[in-house]
Amino acid sequence: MSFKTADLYDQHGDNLRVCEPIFRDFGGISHFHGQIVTVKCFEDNSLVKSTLAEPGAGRVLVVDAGGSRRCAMLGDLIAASAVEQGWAGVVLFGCVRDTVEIGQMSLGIKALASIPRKSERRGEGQRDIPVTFAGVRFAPGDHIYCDEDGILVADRAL
Ligand SMILES: O=C([O-])CC(=O)C(=O)O
Repeated sequence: MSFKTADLYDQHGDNLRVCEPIFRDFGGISHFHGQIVTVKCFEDNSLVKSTLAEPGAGRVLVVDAGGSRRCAMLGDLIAASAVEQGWAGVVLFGCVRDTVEIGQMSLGIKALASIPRKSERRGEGQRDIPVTFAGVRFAPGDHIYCDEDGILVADRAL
């Protein structure tokens, strides 16, 4: 599907949620979309790793990491697993690392910032629940549209 978020907004604005512009592109792809899978976790990336090790089928993982800037929830190994499993992208309310490597991968990654420190892995977090950040609610099964201009969320595929 070829789209521009600005054009989608003009056509479907009333039916879209528009994320606050707090994200940067870190992946090798900045234009991606798909059905949403959600994870909520704080400074513990266990569920990010295990979810991105499952078949992605073109979906986008939305991670509410509480906006923490203390550690990275995703790096090159987890991102490589996401590519291998066919995920379209990751939208992360938190940080990444290994930015040179993930910038060359065929994966969309929007996140707040990069930091070298890795996260804990204690097996904590929740999956497949609605999450809210950047002024927007993301529910499992919603559809997300990302490009260089920003991020839109819709209840259904556009
Ligand atoms: O393993 C981690 O926790 C994050 C990371 O560096 C990677 O995905 O390569």
